[in-house]
Amino acid sequence: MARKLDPGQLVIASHNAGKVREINELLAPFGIGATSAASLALPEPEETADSFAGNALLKARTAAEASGLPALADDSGLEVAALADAPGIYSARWAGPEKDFAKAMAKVEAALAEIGAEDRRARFVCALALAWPDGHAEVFEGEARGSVVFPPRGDRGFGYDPIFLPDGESETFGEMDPARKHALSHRAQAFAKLVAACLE
Ligand SMILES: O=P(O)(O)OP(=O)(O)OP(=O)(O)OC[C@H]1O[C@@H](n2cnc3c(O)ncnc32)[C@H](O)[C@@H]1O
Ligand SMILES: [Mg+2]
Repeated sequence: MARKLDPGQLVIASHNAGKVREINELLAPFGIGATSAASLALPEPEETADSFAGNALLKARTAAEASGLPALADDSGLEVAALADAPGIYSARWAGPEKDFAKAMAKVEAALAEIGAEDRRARFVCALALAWPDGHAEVFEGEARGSVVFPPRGDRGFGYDPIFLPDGESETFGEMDPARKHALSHRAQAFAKLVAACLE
């Protein structure tokens, strides 16, 4: 049995504005007041785990300890099949300290060209970790399957959205309406599991 989350204060343990916006949109129907890690000036821990779930737990636990409030963290990334699932857990690091995603997307295209790969299959993965100040934690994972397309298309999302075309869709995550992304995304799939376990 998962622990239920009281609709009191929750910290969103992410320093990524695009993610914080999406998580707030997903939380909105549940009447949960969320504060961002940035606004509480919470530390940005080093992501030293070797899995999405491990890094999500690390971020959620750090924020719950520092704030004394339940904390929700998201660790996510893009896995490209022909690149042996890179950039994967290193998706943020591929964009460098300046967080240049145009560069990171060009790097994906160059890496595929270098090995002459025609296989464009890819998936986005998201692990959401909910941690309480007493150390209890729950983790939920979701994925969105699709392919990578070049050149990048659309400026509505964040990160790698402009090169990700979900299976069965004609628009990339960067082009589509945010509500459509929420119907399909790795983050929304993980969030649905969290809702079923901890909010309903
Ligand atoms: O760790 P926090 O502070 O949450 O922020 P971050 O940007 O470092 O986040 P991650 O460590 O989880 O790295 C995931 C990377 O994958 C990218 N990514 C994750 N979800 C995405 C999505 O829905 N659309 C586009 N890119 C995404 C995102 O831009 C990040 O750079
Ligand atoms: Mg990070």
